[in-house]
Amino acid sequence: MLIIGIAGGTGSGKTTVVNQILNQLPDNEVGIISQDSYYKATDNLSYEERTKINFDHPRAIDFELLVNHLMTLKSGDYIDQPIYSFVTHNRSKDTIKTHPKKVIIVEGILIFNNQKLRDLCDIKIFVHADADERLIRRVKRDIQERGRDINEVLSRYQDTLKPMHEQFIEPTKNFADIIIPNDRYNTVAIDIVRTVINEKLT
Ligand SMILES: Nc1ncnc2c1ncn2[C@@H]1O[C@H](COP(=O)(O)OP(=O)(O)O)[C@@H](O)[C@H]1O
Ligand SMILES: Nc1ccn([C@@H]2O[C@H](COP(=O)(O)O)[C@@H](O)[C@H]2O)c(=O)n1
Repeated sequence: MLIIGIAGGTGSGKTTVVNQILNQLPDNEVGIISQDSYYKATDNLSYEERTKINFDHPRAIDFELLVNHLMTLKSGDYIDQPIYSFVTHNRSKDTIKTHPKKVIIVEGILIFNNQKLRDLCDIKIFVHADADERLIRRVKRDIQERGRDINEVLSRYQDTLKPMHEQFIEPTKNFADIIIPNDRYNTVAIDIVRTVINEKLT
């Protein structure tokens, strides 16, 4: 099994890049694991308390489970992948049965921050977009798709997102094998990554 890690700041375009890579690849041979699914369960907290969690700090992620799940898939077994809700800020009770594939893409802001996870990745890709571009995309996406208002997005950006990005995410660019500049749609970079994957699949 080939494991491809795709990291980058929020709004850099990781999900978009993953979808572009998937396009034209046989879907029964490629699976996706999102770091977002592995936010720690916080059933012990009230909704109000959960809104105050720093979601951009590595301690918010259950890396142990994520690494275990990747190792399980690598060994040929299925996993019960958690499902996360950005509305309740918590894991749901349900899971998705996920089977091993020839290629697994794991994507998330902090995946290169964890050494075990880095070591599991055969190819490490970092998607870059400038901070102002990412903020604009984040504002639009969080209001349109994640039910947030402008004050929530901007205060989260100032209080946690920006400092955590500088401390824990941007430095992991140094671990990347490939950096995709994504201030604009980058079809050349996507074609290169797709070619690499296709070579591994054949
Ligand atoms: N190259 C790009 N140019 C313009 N908008 C983009 C680009 N890449 C992504 N977007 C948009 O930015 C938003 C965030 O992208 P997304 O892929 O969800 O980022 P991430 O997964 O890194 O948070 C989405 O609305 C997406 O359509
Ligand atoms: N309940 C939550 C959990 C996470 N976030 C934010 O999501 C961002 C990571 O997701 P991307 O798709 O943007 O990579 C991260 O920056 C968290 O702040 C949230 O808003 N609510």
